[in-house]
Amino acid sequence: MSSPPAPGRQSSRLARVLGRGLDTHISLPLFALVLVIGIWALTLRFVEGHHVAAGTAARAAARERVDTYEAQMARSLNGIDQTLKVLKYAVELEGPAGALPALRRQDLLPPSLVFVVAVADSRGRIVASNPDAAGIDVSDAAYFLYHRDNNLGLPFVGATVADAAKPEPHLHFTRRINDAAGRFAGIAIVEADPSYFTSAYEIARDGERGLLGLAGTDGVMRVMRIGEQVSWGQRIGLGQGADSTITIHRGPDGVKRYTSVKRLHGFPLAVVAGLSQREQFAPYEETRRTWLAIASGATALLLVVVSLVSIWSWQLARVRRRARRAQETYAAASEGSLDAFFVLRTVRGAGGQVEDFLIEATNSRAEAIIGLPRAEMHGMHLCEMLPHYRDNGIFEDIALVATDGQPREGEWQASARRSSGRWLHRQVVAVEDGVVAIVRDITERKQVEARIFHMAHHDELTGLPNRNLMHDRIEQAIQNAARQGHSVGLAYIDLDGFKLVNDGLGHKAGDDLLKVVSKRMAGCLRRNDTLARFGGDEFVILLPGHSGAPEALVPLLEKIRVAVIEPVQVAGQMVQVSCSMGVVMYPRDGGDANALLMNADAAMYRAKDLGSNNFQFYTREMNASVEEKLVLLDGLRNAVQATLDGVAGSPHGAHGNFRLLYQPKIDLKDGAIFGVEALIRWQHPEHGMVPPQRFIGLAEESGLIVEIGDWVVREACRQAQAWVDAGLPPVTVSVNVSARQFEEARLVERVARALDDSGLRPELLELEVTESLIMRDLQKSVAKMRELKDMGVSLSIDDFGTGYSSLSSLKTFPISRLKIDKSFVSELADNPDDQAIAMAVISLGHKLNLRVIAEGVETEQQRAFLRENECDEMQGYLFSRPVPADEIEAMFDRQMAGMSARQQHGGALALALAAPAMAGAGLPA
Ligand SMILES: Nc1nc2c(ncn2[C@@H]2O[C@@H]3COP(=O)(O)O[C@H]4[C@@H](O)[C@H](n5cnc6c(=O)[nH]c(N)nc65)O[C@@H]4COP(=O)(O)O[C@H]3[C@H]2O)c(=O)[nH]1
Repeated sequence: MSSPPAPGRQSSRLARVLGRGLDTHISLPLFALVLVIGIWALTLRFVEGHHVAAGTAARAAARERVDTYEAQMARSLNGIDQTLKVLKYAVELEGPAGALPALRRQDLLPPSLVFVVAVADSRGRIVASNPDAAGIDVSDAAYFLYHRDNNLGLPFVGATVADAAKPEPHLHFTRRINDAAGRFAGIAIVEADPSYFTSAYEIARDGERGLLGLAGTDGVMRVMRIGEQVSWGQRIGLGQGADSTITIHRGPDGVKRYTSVKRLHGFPLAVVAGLSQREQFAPYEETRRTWLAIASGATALLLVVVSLVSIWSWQLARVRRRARRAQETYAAASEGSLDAFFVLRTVRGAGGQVEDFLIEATNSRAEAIIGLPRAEMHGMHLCEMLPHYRDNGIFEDIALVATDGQPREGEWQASARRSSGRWLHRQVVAVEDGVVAIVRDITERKQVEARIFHMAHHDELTGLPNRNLMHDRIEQAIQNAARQGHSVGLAYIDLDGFKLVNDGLGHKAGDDLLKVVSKRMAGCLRRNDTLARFGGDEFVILLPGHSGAPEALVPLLEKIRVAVIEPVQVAGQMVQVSCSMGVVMYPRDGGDANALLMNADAAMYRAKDLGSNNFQFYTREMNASVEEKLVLLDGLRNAVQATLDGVAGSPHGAHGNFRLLYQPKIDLKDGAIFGVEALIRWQHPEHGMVPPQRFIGLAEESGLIVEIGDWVVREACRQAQAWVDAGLPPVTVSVNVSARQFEEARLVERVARALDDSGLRPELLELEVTESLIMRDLQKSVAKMRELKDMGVSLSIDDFGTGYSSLSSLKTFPISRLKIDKSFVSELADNPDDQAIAMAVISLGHKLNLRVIAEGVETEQQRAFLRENECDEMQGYLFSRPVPADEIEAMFDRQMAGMSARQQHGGALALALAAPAMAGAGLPA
């Protein structure tokens, strides 16, 4: 069931119907109809007026005509009656025969051409006549009988007749003649041509169809003329009284006339005058036609104009209706939109310039953004609602759209009303008489962008600017400095010892350390300075707006150095790092960010070279080391390629190549060689022998270490098997495995293949890994070590004591040997700390059933200390430097020879080995 429409809807429908009624295409035809009715009412009224006037005029003319005719007839009939009376008198005086001659003599006779004058005697015989017609008997004529029987003294008018005696129509006027005794004596006759009585007919006055006539009181026409036609004998009604009224009367010819009949005095006659109604109304008809034509023309013109205007208006209304419907649909759709809409009408000044905008329509989203109800906004001026738009360029921008019609868009941060602080996007398009602005709240997008921008330009861990942002800031600082003639200071900072903390205590500890240190460094800076983290433990400080003297930076750099070196507690331990800083000044040390950073990096390396925990200002010479690094990397790549291509055998390849030296490892108890450590050397074509410290780090950085390490393992296995094949006693060959090489997924597979290919027993291969390497990812490292161990390969921990591996974790390592780092061995004789560390490592190793080897043993004192403290093995220049493979064979030969001598002489092996140790000292290391 449909519910009755709501009152609001009803009234709006009524308003719409009324509004539609006001549409031109409806109101105009209605107005035109009223106008047409008016025109026709006036015209018909006017015509009717004319009609009445024409009738009145016709009546007047008819009356005037009958009056005139009556007067004429009265005169003519009086003349005839006068003749009758004279004739009667003459008869009475002269007798019937003498009367006419007497009158002729007296010239009292009327002209004989018009009138016949005659006298009849009492028996009805014509006794005298003029012209002569005597002897005719009229005794049976009506006029004779009338006079014989009546003696009233009145004239008699007979009927018009035409007979055999006289075929022309003629009319008799008669009077009675009495004798002296008063008896009937005869009659006096005047015979006339009836047409004589209508000779007064004038076409000009009576028209083509006018009527003049003479009727007897008996109602019979004596004569009647219509136009040129003369007739008689018709019967007409004469009405009552002397003066008959004007009547519209259809004549015998069927023509309607204004007819008037007037009785004549003294004669039994009446005059009849009639004017043709048609002829009388001819001018009126003309006028009527003219006015009707004018009215019809005006109506037609009006209809045409109104039709055209109505069609045009209807089409316009249809277009408007469609537009309004579209607008309503659009408005309805826009209600659900996330965008705010403002329909603005341009308000122009006298000169046509845009002065403001009138808000004509908005949607509910606009209410939310502006914070004003729609009803309040509508009709407001834009700059009245948001006055600051005149100052922030938005009004100008919108005005431009209204002026040139080009759409524009822009983003801005709102500063007024409800949306204050929010980011808005506007798109403004020109429409007729104004613009439409579509506004969207883009705050969230901006926030995401800002977050992305921040992430792209900041370091996640410390929140400091990253390399990208720093790069921009440096360029900006350079531009400002160039403008103002200032200098810019830039320091490249690398933490010393960070790697140990990170590798030893884990990433979390490393991260915590970085956060603390970065905060401390930031605390030393001014507001305009920038501290950025370039990744790992590298930081850069930008110090803009300096006087130019590098010394001015010294206090700040010193402050940073001191701040960094303060101990930090991470992962429950106190750790300490220092920093090495390389400092450059713009414009002295470089003209752009790249040059400055590169040179600062070089200066930082110099600071590292000089023992870390210091800062160095850049000098030109430092760059040499950077360039050298690049040249070295290039050479390294070529060397790896050459090695992989199989030219390794050639001692002097185009790019140089790698080879292995072997440093013997000695059992401290009996002084026997039980193994060797393989140490790589690179023979560079220009730089000669390059020590591993100079290129292993580079190989690590570039990833080349994986290929190089693989080659070392394979070469070491091959050599060890060669020694076995040569009949040497079993000798373990140790190979250094770097972090990246260890983490490489295929390490175990590669090692297995090297063993397979060489045929070496796995237990004759030992892999040396560092403590920090294992600690990078303890679980994975241990798993991989177990795989190797299961394969039969031995593992040892290199540089033990420099890291932070705990006793508990150490227990889980599947290792067989600990190596005391040479840094603890070098001052073993004098430094009680180093002695304590060495002793602790030896005891720890033994507790875990591991063998302990000391490296870098150069002196007898060191060896003595180690032996005293039950270190198991040693390696160092004291016995031998790293030597080529064939030297090792020689050593074994000597050792074999020494053993047989000892068997013979019981001498100490150590003494036997003293000589080769001295010989090895001269070899390249
Ligand atoms: N001052 C002094 N030094 C002594 C003494 N005895 C031995 N050395 C040196 O100490 C280093 C011992 O090797 P490392 O600690 O593993 O330290 C090695 C090792 O970490 C790395 N390295 C060498 N060869 C390889 C390799 O094939 N692969 C990997 N990953 N690293 C290697 O380069 C480092 C340096 O190697 P080298 O220059 O050969 O230096 C060798 C050796 O020549 C001594 O009595 N006094």
